Amino acid sequence: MTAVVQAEALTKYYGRRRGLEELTLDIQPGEIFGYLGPNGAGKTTTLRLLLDVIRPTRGSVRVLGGAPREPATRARIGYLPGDLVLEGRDRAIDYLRFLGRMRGGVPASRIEALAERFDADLTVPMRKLSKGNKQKVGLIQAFMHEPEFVILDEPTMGLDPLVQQEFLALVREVRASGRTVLMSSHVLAEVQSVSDRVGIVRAGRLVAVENVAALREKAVRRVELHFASPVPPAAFENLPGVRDLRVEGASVRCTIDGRPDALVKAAARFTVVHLVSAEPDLEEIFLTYYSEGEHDDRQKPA
Ligand SMILES: Nc1ncnc2c1ncn2[C@@H]1O[C@H](COP(=O)(O)OP(=O)(O)OP(=O)(O)O)[C@@H](O)[C@H]1O
Repeated sequence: MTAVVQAEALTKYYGRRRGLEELTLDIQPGEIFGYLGPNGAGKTTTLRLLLDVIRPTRGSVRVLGGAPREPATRARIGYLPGDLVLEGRDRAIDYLRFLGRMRGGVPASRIEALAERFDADLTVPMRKLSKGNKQKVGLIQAFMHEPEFVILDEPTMGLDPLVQQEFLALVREVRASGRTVLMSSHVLAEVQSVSDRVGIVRAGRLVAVENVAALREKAVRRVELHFASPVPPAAFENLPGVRDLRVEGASVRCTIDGRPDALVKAAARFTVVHLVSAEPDLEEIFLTYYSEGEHDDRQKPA
């Protein structure tokens, strides 16, 4: 199976300023890849290289098996730029219809269905659209021709929580149909629920690529169990993966490292009346990547 993205030592300098250095990364068909990093890390630079908006200083990249500069490759991609400019008197609906024709014909019903999902107002002139509505127009144009590969630069910026949920649902549908999504963000929480893998970029370098399901399994989780009557502490002591155990009467509180299996089996011997398990906070894990090497020099040595 041909990788959707195949980057090999991909490097971009803006003069002496480092944009991206030695990126080697494969993204597979049907994958949702979250591309994370703080401001100025090199996310936008990477996405622009994939789209031939800018060209590499060194290294190579293939997208959908072809060169980014080939129009045939570009036609199979949907793109939401981070700095989308929508101006002028045209109504958003006319602009989207125009783009649809340019892309070989997009049914009006598909544009309308997306607008409805995102609760987008397409009838006002584009220069009068709010920031959030501009972002919705940007998302509609990225998805409307049902591209094989969708590249989204900070897609959730400016969207209210309900629309964000709708957007994430759409991303899941794209994956279910075997297509691929690459999206950048500086907030892990925004992408962790949909991403299969996340890559962390910092100061121009990819510092980690992690499988989200594996991370979730590794992450520490706080659990509380409440029983119908007091339980013997000994029943919960020395269980694999259970830490910080506190047994008080009919309540058990602890943290779990990895799988909750042993705790669940121990608890099953008693009558459980209430269970609270907090989602593992992956953000904590990622912040350690962000905070390392803050003093990196952003310039190439002279
Ligand atoms: N056109 C340009 N000319 C000069 N330097 C640039 C240019 N574009 C980006 N850079 C620099 O390259 C580095 C990476 O920028 P990039 O925009 O790729 O980061 P980013 O991770 O997308 O950040 P943000 O979240 O702020 O958009 C930064 O130091 C930035 O200042």
